[in-house]
Amino acid sequence: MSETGATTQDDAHEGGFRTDMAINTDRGGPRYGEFVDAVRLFMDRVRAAEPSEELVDRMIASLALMNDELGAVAIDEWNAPSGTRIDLPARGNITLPPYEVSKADETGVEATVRFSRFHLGGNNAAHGGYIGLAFDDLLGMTGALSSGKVTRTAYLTVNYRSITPLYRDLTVRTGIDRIDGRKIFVTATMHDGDRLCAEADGLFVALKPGQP
Ligand SMILES: CC(C)(COP(=O)(O)OP(=O)(O)OC[C@H]1O[C@@H](n2cnc3c(N)ncnc32)[C@H](O)[C@@H]1OP(=O)(O)O)[C@@H](O)C(=O)NCCC(=O)NCCSC(=O)Cc1ccccc1
Repeated sequence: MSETGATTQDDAHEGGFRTDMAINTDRGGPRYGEFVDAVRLFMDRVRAAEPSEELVDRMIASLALMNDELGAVAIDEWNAPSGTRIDLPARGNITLPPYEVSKADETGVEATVRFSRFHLGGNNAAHGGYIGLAFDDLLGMTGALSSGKVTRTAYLTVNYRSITPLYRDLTVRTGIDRIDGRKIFVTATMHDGDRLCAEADGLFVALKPGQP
């Protein structure tokens, strides 16, 4: 059994970045979003803390218990609530910075993203990698909505125009530049109020059936 809950045999990719993910907003129960928020707060606190040796000892013991409990209920990526709870910010996926989508159609997506201490790059500004991550995920959504297919990033260019602050609701807007067969050329901006923090352009390629 791997960390994904799949057996070693199942780990061989059977092909297809699946569109038939078993979306079910009941998985993890009604408090799953609260659980994700608590984990996010924990990651912020870890990033900010200067723990004593004794506190580190206690944390290791507490985490070992939690890791055992969660390890016992690990399942495959297609069914785990993390990433499939579309009722929650960023689909309940702690890998992503938390965002909430206010508009999503074949022309583009509008969302609010909020970075916190966990996403710190330096001097109170967000890490550029997390800004790219937010763009990649929301542009992946844009590619999928515009094509009706699963897409993968072929390239993503990010231009950092001004400091991206933590603890502010930032607006991300994505759009389609042009579509050429399987190629979907997309653009995105991230604003703090009226100020442009970052912008991106990318190519997302619609996958062929069975393509990984
Ligand atoms: C699938 C593909 C991107 C393309 O391969 P194939 O299917 O074999 O197709 P082919 O190579 O024939 O190209 C088709 C057309 O495209 C063109 N073109 C291609 N590349 C470039 C380029 N760089 N630059 C410019 N053009 C390029 C190419 O010339 C051709 O043009 P043509 O038709 O002659 O005019 C493959 O390279 C791959 O898997 N890469 C790794 C992707 C990966 O791991 N990404 C990260 C993880 S995904 C993620 O995180 C996002 C996400 C987030 C959330 C939710 C969902 C998603």
